[in-house]
Amino acid sequence: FISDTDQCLMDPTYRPSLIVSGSTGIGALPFAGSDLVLSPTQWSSHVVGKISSWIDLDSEDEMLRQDSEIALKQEIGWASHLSLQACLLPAPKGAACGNYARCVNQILQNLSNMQLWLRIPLEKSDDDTTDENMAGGEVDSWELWNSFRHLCESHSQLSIALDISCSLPSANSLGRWFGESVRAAILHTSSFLTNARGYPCLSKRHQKLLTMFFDHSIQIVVSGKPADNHPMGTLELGAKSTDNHVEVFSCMPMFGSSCYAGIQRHPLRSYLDYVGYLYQKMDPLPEQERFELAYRDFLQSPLQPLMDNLEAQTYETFEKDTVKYIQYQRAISKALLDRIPDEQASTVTTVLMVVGAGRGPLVRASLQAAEETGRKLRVYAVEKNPNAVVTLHVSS
Ligand SMILES: C[S@@+](CC[C@H](N)C(=O)[O-])C[C@H]1O[C@@H](n2cnc3c(N)ncnc32)[C@H](O)[C@@H]1O
Repeated sequence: FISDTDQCLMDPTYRPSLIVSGSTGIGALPFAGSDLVLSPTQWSSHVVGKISSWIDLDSEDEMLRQDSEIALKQEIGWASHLSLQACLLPAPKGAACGNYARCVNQILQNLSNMQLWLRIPLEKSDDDTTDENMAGGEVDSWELWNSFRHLCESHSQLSIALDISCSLPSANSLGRWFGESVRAAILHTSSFLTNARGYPCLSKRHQKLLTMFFDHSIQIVVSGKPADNHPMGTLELGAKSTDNHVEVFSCMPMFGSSCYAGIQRHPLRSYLDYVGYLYQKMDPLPEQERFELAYRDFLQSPLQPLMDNLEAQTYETFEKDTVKYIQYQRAISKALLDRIPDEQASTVTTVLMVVGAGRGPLVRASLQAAEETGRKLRVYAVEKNPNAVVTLHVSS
């Protein structure tokens, strides 16, 4: 999907301290839009809330600090009301981000399902001091994230939105991010080059980085002003921009012109087309990896096969681990050859018990080992799950 998120959750000029007491009434949020603009499903699946970038909870200005804390909580509250999947938090303004982290941690304690994506610049660029979304100063951005997340007790709902600019850090430094919970990569239009036909394209290193993001199911966001020399795009989109500054959230699997039937020409269309092209250019995942995708980086709760009767789906999942069964078959073959010399192959029968046979893959592997080694084998399958025994009978 695609959506113009240039508009923050609230009016960017809003400051809590500027509201004259009694003029608006507590609870009526004059700075937010209406929750009726989209359906509840659209809010929860199509929109990521953008928290005001002026927020600075570690400012030396006490008024700004207080305003920031109030506004942050109000905006998160509004986003929760809309059941948004995630909110984009502005990057810490510098290495000293203790108060910001404290407040975010407090919010995380009472947050329902919403994720908080903290913006972190992938690399400090020369103009960071002028970019309100970037953390200035000579701070290593991974260290910045690391201290922030520790202050938030490594909360599982806090993750990262990486800001990508034209210069990229070393490969080692980039690699650190793939061990972190990066949910989005915000690609600035300034990081694009121009190809011979005048269209935006990316350097080889940026292309490789994007492929790695795709591989890790990281959403790509194109942000910034379109360069004057880049075409404005050819398709019509349902998005509008203010000040010619647009941010587009895109869900990569839906990249394709069919989902773009819309109203208005999108200024970042040619950038999105290029990102979509890189996505489509990727080699398709091998079948095994496709299956494993849902389990990637996901800590499984341990099975309890002693206590529970496992479901068919669970058996099917671990039966996909073909390597395990091949190794088992090889081991049984070697053991049979080791124990029974050729001259006793037709007279001696080996007894094998598979304790916890499940639906029978180890039984099958054992029988195949006996066949390939020409040894006689009697297999006893012991299984306590009556439902698995049904399949065990049918398949043996
Ligand atoms: C992790 S599964 C492995 C199944 C099979 N060996 C395989 O690799 O596909 C463990 C199996 O042990 C069975 N099991 C657990 N406790 C048992 C018990 N006390 N007696 C018999 N089977 C048991 C479970 O029902 C389950 O089917």
